[in-house]
Amino acid sequence: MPTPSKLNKDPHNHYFDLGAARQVPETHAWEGLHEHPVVDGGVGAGEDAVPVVDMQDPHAAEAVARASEQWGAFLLQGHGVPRELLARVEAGIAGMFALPKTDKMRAARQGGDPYGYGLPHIALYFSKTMWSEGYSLSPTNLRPELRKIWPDAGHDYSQFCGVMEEFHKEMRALADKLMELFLVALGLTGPQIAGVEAEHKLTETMSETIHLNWYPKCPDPKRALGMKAHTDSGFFALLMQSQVPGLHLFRHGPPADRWVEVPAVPGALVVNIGDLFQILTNGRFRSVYHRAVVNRDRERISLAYFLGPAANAKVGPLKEVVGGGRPAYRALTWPEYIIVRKEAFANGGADLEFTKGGTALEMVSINPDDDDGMDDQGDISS
Ligand SMILES: C=C1C[C@]23C[C@H]1CC[C@H]2[C@@]12CCC[C@@](C)(C(=O)O1)[C@H]2[C@@H]3C(=O)O
Ligand SMILES: O=C(O)CCC(=O)C(=O)O
Ligand SMILES: [Fe+2]
Repeated sequence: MPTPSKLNKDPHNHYFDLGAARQVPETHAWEGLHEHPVVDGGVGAGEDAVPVVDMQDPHAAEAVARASEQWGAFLLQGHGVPRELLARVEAGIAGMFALPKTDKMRAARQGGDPYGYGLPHIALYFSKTMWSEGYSLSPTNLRPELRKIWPDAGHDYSQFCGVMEEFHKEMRALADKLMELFLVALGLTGPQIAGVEAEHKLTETMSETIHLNWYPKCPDPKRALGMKAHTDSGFFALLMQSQVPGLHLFRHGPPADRWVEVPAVPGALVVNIGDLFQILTNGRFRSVYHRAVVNRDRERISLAYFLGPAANAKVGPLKEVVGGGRPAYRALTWPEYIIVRKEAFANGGADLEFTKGGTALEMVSINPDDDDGMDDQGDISS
């Protein structure tokens, strides 16, 4: 049996048991966490109330449009995923993360692997370590992946795989409906939506990733950070969170730049727009800069279901959205965008609060005075 340190080559993946920690070590103490005030985003918070969209509401598309333009995120209700299933998923995730570190380390993500257990991918860009553990999974490869953690494929394995498969089926169907709702929200007509679907096979070819997050209790939550602020890179993410708030959405002033705490609404999912969706919608729908904080008394679990384009699809502004205007971004694939974002992080210096999520998008935006970009249209753009 190799020692845990040999099982993971990622230098950030310290073999450090967060669950048992009595204090926050320097390696996990972040600077600048309190630069902006944190405000409540619950119903009744006025301007700061996180928008709520009820999918059953006949005016849902308008609500999606407003939220996507102004926030890049919203709480989703009436989505049809049973609350009881969400509870089973959460319990299963909690059980998985509660396994001994040595079990989890068998599934450790190595270097550039997209899938596996460990810290989130962006951890590599920062010198401080987040107060969380993550696990990225391909929903189409669940069983072989989870066998790494449960090699004997016993009861816990079958149960967890079963509940995740049931959940995945629901999420896949919901994601297709949500994509359609987004296209309606963009103002596309029925025939235009059918055209976009026929031409780009958007829903059919979308790639899916499930990312599990576990934020253990933290003895000094003001110094630690669960998930460093970022924008998701894909089209959009559907987020399930435990009944413990922790997700913060960044909002620019006036009155002041601030973090809005998303309330934990039973049964609701959070929808976050990602950078490639901002590109696809020619900047009309904005990606949301967000982070997750930790707390002293309660652990927190979240699951992000990411939807994005197929890896080989070039994503540029939809011509139906650009209309007679100009495309604001050049077309590129998801993997290409990840490389741009890596450069953006490198340019900004690892620990600076520099991006507010914008820099990588700026790097792929087309300067109106530069005619080059006009030729730069690709598969999902023209
Ligand atoms: C499909 C995705 C989306 C990824 C990369 C890959 C698998 C894991 C996702 C996350 C999850 C945690 C935040 C993030 C920023 C990270 O570091 O890993 C996400 C990233 C992205 O949205 O870019
Ligand atoms: O835990 C959360 O609420 C946020 C997680 C997140 O941003 C992510 O997984 O991309
Ligand atoms: Fe995220």
